[in-house]
Amino acid sequence: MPEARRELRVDLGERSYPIVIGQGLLGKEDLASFAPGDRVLIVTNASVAPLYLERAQASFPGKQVDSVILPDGERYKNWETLNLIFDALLEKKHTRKTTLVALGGGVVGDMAGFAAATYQRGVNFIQIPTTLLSQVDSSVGGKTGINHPLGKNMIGAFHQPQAVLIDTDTLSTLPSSEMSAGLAEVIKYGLIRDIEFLKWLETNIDRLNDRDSRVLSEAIFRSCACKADVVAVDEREGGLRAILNLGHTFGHAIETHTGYGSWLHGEAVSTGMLMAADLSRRSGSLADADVERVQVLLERARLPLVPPAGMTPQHFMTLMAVDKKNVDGSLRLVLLESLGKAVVTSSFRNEDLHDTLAHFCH
Ligand SMILES: NC(=O)c1ccc[n+]([C@@H]2O[C@H](COP(=O)([O-])OP(=O)(O)OC[C@H]3O[C@@H](n4cnc5c(N)ncnc54)[C@H](O)[C@@H]3O)[C@@H](O)[C@H]2O)c1
Ligand SMILES: O=C(O)C(=O)C[C@@H](O)[C@H](O)[C@H](O)COP(=O)(O)O
Ligand SMILES: [Zn+2]
Repeated sequence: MPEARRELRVDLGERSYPIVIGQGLLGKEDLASFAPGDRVLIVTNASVAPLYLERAQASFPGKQVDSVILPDGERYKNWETLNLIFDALLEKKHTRKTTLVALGGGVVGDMAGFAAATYQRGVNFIQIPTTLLSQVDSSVGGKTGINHPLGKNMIGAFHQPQAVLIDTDTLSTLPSSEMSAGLAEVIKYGLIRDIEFLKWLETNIDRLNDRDSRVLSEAIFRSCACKADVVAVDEREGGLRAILNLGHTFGHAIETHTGYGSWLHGEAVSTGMLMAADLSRRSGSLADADVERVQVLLERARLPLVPPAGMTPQHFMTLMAVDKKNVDGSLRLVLLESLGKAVVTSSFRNEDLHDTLAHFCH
């Protein structure tokens, strides 16, 4: 029995947009109503296209639908690949009235969104996320961009989509490691803002690993609701939004150090969240038992807990020095005041940070 569609809105004051969550959305005619204009360019990649491009094309009847297929992988989240989108837009003479459609995971979404932010100084776009991670996080909130060899997501723009359309059926083809990577961001929401959700995850993690569709759809809904709330308060990360970066200062350092793609984003965030929990304990806000709870949940979600072999405290310090949250040369980290409550702070002792790094680097 298919689940009913559920809808949330991201409320940005002057405007808002829907997040629609349901089974079998792709291929349904009414997706066209979310795409302004009579032309669409679907941006996808070489792995997703054979699975879902045809159904996505059929979702926009009455519109002229073009597509561009990017190479697959985090290592292609760069200028050269972005240019393939601009090439397609220009070769097919797309105008400011075109809607870009991101069909794929966070890599496709971040790049299609950045192309939409900049093509002819900005066109509309829609997110159709097909990984768990992109359904619970990257498709919502308007952060778009690409990586630089010296730092993750260093070039980008805030550009909100017209709509986020989540077809939970697409998760049936997702590899297990990518499911776990998505669960890292799901667990993040419980840790930063919602202790009840954290407890629910502790109860339901095995069902999530087994891809129970009812439980998965509830996790997606609650994650999107949490992200939509935070983005509504602080669209451009002037304050509160930075809590969504829990684990990311350490995690981005891991992704940059390992050369983008050998560690999945969610895997790096998992390790980073445990490191942040450890530093929170050293800073006096978490108990040993809290850190143990974080570790057990991440472990049960089949996520890594330590950085790659050979990565040293010095590697972390060098890469974390370019983090976008830093102010006036001081490192700012997202720490936990308690389970379910995050804070963005520079007020931690350097010795504690060094002890955390020394404890985790092996
Ligand atoms: N903008 C944001 O707010 C935000 C938030 C979180 C993460 N991100 C970014 O998102 C990226 C990670 O996204 P991701 O985890 O989705 O990775 P991804 O986009 O690389 O997708 C993971 C893999 O799954 C494949 N795939 C996608 N959908 C599939 C499906 N339904 N079935 C089978 N295979 C499928 C992809 O081709 C890829 O190989 C990172 O670049 C990260 O920085 C951005
Ligand atoms: O939406 C946000 O804000 C986030 O921080 C969500 C993160 O999960 C995501 O990985 C984001 O891309 C990180 O942004 P960055 O500004 O630290 O590059
Ligand atoms: Zn993330």
